[in-house]
Amino acid sequence: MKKIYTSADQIDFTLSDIPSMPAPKQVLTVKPTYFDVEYVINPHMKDHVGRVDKMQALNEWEHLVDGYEELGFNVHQLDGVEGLPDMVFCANQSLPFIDEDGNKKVLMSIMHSPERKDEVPHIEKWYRQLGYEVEYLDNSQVDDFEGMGDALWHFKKRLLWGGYGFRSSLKAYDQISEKFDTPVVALELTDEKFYHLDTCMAMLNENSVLIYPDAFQQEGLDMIHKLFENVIEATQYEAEKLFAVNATCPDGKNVLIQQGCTDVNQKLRDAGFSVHEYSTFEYIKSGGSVFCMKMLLW
Ligand SMILES: NC(=O)NCCC[C@H](N)C(=O)O
Repeated sequence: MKKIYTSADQIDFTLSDIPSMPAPKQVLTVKPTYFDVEYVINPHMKDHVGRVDKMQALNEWEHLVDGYEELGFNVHQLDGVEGLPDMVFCANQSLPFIDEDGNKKVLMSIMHSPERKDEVPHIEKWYRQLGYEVEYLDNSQVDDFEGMGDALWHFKKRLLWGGYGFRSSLKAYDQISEKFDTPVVALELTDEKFYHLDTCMAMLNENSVLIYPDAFQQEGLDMIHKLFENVIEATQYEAEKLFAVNATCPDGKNVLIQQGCTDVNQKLRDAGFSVHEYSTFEYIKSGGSVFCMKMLLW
């Protein structure tokens, strides 16, 4: 089956029609040894070149790793690579998947920026060691696709939400839908400060999502409201300055989020979630926070 949805009137299913998928139990992280802001490929990096406090970055990363371990996840810590300062954002180089027979697969990204392309083979090598079946996009058809920066699995469902416009092309989702036999709800991103879907949409549980609404077209918002009962919205300040929406809820209950998102955190607590705050200020200088500093896998 191949099906890409781009407007709410095309949606011909409900969530109960979509087969379930197990929740991931493992987390991949990349040590920030070589993390820095060395170039500008998103608006957040401007003014921060050479301004990362390395010691603080390491502390922040270690606390976040502890957080996943405390929640019972098995955390893998891959070494960073010199000259690849953004490799620490390991949500971006791949999109992992588990099929209905339990086979683990991964689709490798085609990074949009030349500065990040060399990260992909290092991550691919690690997946091969773990026994994942590795797949690729046809690069004669697709220019870019940045993995789980833009492609988010619906919580425990074989349904993919695919952002496009800045780092990934809409065309990528044709191939992904076919390869993983899964429908894709495609969302066009409209604001370069929210250049990845994971900066403006966070899956919380099957019926709940956190978004920054101004980063989407109306068609996208309509699809989000059609498929989620509970849509929590972040304010511009918390979404843009604190990366509130680059949060993660790996088990449908506990939300790991940047420190100080007062408004979003209250809304999350009111909706029954447990909130765990982490400082990721050094990573925000590069345009990333909690969600993109890890990859969840099976
Ligand atoms: N939002 C994400 O998924 N990743 C953050 C990537 C930051 C990096 N400096 C980049 O612009 O690609």
